[in-house]
Amino acid sequence: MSSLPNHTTITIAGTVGIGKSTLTKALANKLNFKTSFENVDHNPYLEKFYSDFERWSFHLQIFFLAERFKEQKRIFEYGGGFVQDRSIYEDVDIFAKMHYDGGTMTAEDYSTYYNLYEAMVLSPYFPKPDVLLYLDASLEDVLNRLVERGRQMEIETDKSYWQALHNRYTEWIEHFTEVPVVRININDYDVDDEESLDQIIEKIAHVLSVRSKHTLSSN
Ligand SMILES: Nc1ncnc2c1ncn2[C@@H]1O[C@H](COP(=O)(O)OP(=O)(O)O)[C@@H](O)[C@H]1O
Ligand SMILES: Nc1ncnc2c1ncn2[C@H]1C[C@H](O)[C@@H](COP(=O)(O)O)O1
Repeated sequence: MSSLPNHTTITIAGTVGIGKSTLTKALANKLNFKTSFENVDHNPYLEKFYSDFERWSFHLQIFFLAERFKEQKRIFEYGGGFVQDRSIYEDVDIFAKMHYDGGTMTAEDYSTYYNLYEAMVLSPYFPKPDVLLYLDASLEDVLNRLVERGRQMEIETDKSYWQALHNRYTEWIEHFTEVPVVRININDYDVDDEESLDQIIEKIAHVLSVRSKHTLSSN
């Protein structure tokens, strides 16, 4: 049975519908860690956003940023021991940037949003996660899961949006260096299988041990 230091914070990254929440629950349960989820059901902007990106993208990004900040503060106050469903890096580097580049967020709104994000990450409440667990999948697998989950607003969104998001994720993870990364394909694990979860935890433990050796040798 694998384990990790009990103050470890794991953030799970990956495109919409890929399986972050499901794996967050399973890993936290296995490790006896706390969970940090996105607030989807009580998000006042999400449905409006999907029906009019231009009108609501700024509001939605600010909402997610505020939620993320509250969760970061909670993780900070507990001192770790968390599995987090989605990283703040994805909001900023992928979603907000995609809407800005695509013209559904104005340059002024993007700049205001980005300044706020920078001010937040400078605060002491923003310890970096120890590891980012990145979920890989083909677009087809992701679309199947979106349909299976059944959120109408997502199902009714044009496939080109999910394709663009998938492309951005694929590009982003190749250059992401903020925190150590473990990459797994969604076809290579089973959340209901203890051994499979153990293998993921072992990969995380390995990355953490490499990082701590590196930190020791550079001190
Ligand atoms: N390992 C898995 N195997 C099969 N189906 C899964 C798995 N993980 C998630 N799913 C299904 O895929 C859909 C999206 O999963 P979810 O965890 O909500 O994704 P995300 O949080 O990344 O948006 C849900 O219907 C969920 O039941
Ligand atoms: N930062 C974001 N911008 C736009 N949309 C976002 C952002 N973060 C999450 N979302 C959307 C995508 C999904 O419809 C829901 C929940 O995300 P999920 O990947 O299913 O956990 O919110």
